[in-house]
Amino acid sequence: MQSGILVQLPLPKHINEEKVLSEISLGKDVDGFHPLNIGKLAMKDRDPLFLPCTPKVMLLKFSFMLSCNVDFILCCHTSYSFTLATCKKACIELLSRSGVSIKGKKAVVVGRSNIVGLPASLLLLKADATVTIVHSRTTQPESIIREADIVIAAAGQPMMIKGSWIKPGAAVIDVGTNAVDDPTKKSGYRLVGDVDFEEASKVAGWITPVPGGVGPMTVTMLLHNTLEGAKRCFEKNH
Ligand SMILES: NC(=O)C1=CN([C@@H]2O[C@H](COP(=O)(O)OP(=O)(O)OC[C@H]3O[C@@H](n4cnc5c(N)ncnc54)[C@H](OP(=O)(O)O)[C@@H]3O)[C@@H](O)[C@H]2O)C=CC1
Ligand SMILES: Nc1nc(=O)c2c([nH]1)NC[C@@H]1CN(c3ccc(C(=O)N[C@@H](CCC(=O)O)C(=O)O)cc3)C=[N+]21
Repeated sequence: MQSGILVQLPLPKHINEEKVLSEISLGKDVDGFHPLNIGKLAMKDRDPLFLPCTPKVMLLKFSFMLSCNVDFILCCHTSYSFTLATCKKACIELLSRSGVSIKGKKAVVVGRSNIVGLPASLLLLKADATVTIVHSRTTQPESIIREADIVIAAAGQPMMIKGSWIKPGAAVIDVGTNAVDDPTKKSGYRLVGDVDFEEASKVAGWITPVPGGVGPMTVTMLLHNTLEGAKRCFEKNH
């Protein structure tokens, strides 16, 4: 029996995303996208069955970053080629070092999508950060981002966030995964984040790279959620 179901988004335009997602049973919604899971994430004193994978990573990485120095995060380049086993270990490592409160921090989330920006904002709010959401209609995003102790970049805009937009010492989680043309690569492209890493890493206290940052951990969290779902199902049936 399957323990989790993920519908890879975006779906082609002729398929109704809402209809498809609402067909996934709550207990198998390993992406945490079901309206009931998102609703519970938004509500005080309620816990969703599954936390959405990418925001979950963000919270783990963030807690971890605040409790150690920047070197590990920069070293994450190597996690690009992590095997599953080492990814799991990295996850446990992140978890075991987490627990640092983000209470009272000013967080800015760039992006408000159902998949990353919105749940990331809700998760930070639950963790008692003061959250501002920047989107495509926000005027003067630089001045808002410059105030942030925590920046979550999930706009899908290659290297949009410049070093001068970052408050010195801020923690920056770059979720953006954008392919840009690069004729020097065999593939003809390379992946960059939403943050200009070269510039921002000189100003930020903590920063995650792309590739080798949030992405591989998202996959790990997905497996983690699947395992949790399987365990719950097993316990219910025995
Ligand atoms: N590593 C990982 O695990 C994952 C990475 N990603 C990556 O994260 C990025 C975002 O993904 P996703 O949320 O699905 O993307 P969407 O395109 O669904 O959403 C993008 C969001 O960013 C906002 N936005 C777009 N342009 C700007 C801008 N110039 N200034 C401010 N806000 C802007 C949009 O605003 P509005 O709402 O007004 O349109 C929207 O809310 C992508 O690069 C994607 O590849 C995504 C999922 C997982
Ligand atoms: N229902 C659903 N859930 C998702 O979680 C979901 C989705 N749909 N649609 C697409 C986005 C994107 N996403 C990524 C996951 C891992 C990497 C990742 O591992 N990236 C590697 C690079 C991988 C490469 O080189 O191609 C890295 O950043 O190091 C990237 C992006 C999950 N998403």
